[in-house]
Amino acid sequence: MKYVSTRGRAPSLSFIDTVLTGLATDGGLYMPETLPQFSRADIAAMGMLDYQQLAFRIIQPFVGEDLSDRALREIIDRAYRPFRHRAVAPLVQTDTNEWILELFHGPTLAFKDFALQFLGQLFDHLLKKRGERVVVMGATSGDTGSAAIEGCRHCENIDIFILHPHKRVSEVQRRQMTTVLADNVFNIALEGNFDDCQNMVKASFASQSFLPDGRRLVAVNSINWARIMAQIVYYFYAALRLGAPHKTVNFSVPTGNFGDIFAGYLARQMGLPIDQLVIATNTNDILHRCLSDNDHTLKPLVHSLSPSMDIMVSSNFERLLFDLYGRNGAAVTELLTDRSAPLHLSEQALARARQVFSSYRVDDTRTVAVIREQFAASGYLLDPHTAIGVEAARRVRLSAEQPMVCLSTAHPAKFPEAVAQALPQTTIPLPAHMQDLWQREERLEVLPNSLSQVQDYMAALLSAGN
Ligand SMILES: Cc1ncc(COP(=O)(O)O)c(C=O)c1O
Ligand SMILES: N[C@@H](CCOP(=O)(O)O)C(=O)O
Repeated sequence: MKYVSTRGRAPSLSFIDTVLTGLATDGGLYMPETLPQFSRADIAAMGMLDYQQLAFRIIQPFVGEDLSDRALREIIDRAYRPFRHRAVAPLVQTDTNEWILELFHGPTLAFKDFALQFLGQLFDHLLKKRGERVVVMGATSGDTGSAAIEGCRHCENIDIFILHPHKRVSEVQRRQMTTVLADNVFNIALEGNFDDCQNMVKASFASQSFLPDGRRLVAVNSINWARIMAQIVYYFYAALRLGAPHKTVNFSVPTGNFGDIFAGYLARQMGLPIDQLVIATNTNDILHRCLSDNDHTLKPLVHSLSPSMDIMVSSNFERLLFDLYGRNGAAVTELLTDRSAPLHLSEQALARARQVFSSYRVDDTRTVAVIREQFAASGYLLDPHTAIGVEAARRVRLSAEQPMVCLSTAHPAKFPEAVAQALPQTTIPLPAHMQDLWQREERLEVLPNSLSQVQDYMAALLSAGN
């Protein structure tokens, strides 16, 4: 399998080189040259597989000859072993034909574990084999950071730097990252917002001369193709349990960087019967505005009760554009490089997107109300991001007969502030392995929103460690 850049001007790469490269040299994101296709019969035959077996079945065609089957199976088994639920991604029914897909049973309590525990194992395998030591640099609005740190902290061949927006992640999220005191883990609290962190990471990938000799950057954000690939699996897993391929299943996805819902889009392109994908946004609603009004105006980021989705520039939207514009890298480049006016989709591209996607925006007041209402109705406690997905699904679903699966992207214990506003009497205990989170020592560096200062800080630490 070869991978090509969404901007069309970078060399195509193998799976392994794609995973270890991050951004393409032309600034684009890597996509598989072709997508594996699964027929109805293929999908029906997946019905009896457990999560790990299914992951192997979906991921293997993307990897091709680059890894032996045995190595891939071991990576998958190690990645999902720490999950606290036997089903890995259990489904819970909340109403007639409405389901919650719980994606928070991994070690750091968010859906990011699905791809990042896998990626950590994959990096470990590849880097040991190559004898190479790399620098992982990532941006987080709260969840990618802890999942990436958890996935990479035991890798001898990795130093990991995670940038989070200072004072804009929940305290639980921050402590999950900053209390990991391993020598190869570095947390930077940037005096900016998530978009600033993400821009800094992308700029650093584009020009890596600040790194000591012989070192290069590797990505843990969803610009890394392997992140998207690993997330395709749970769409198949949920749909199979609800009757696919004989039934069509729809999904509602709390959305920020557009990686998670894009994985659902690819599952559909690969043959999974999905009619509707709901883009659920918080007040930072650029994706909702884009789909409903072709309005892609960048507005100032608002700090919300669903902080992980406080994102204005969604990385993976570029991967969708690539597909909507017939995989034409030149067209994507033209769309994204003329910054004199906001992005404007052609009528044809917009119509294609609307065949699959619906969207809805949910503000903080309504998020709190949904958490309260759902708890009163069923005793089920939603995290604020999931509440946005549930509300959006109820507002825009097109079919009451087809199952609607709302992706539960995080455990409510990560966001006690939002839960307290909805249910002041309810305390949510942290899982056993995090019981002492509030007592653990923290280590982080607060840095100004300056690319050169962040890069100098990283270079100094890396040189000192060499
Ligand atoms: C809890 C949670 N929900 C939803 C999202 C949005 O996912 P994506 O960025 O893949 O759209 C994120 C962050 O990415 C998140 O951490
Ligand atoms: N919500 C994310 C933001 C980063 O997105 P990614 O999927 O590109 O890593 C987070 O929690 O950090």
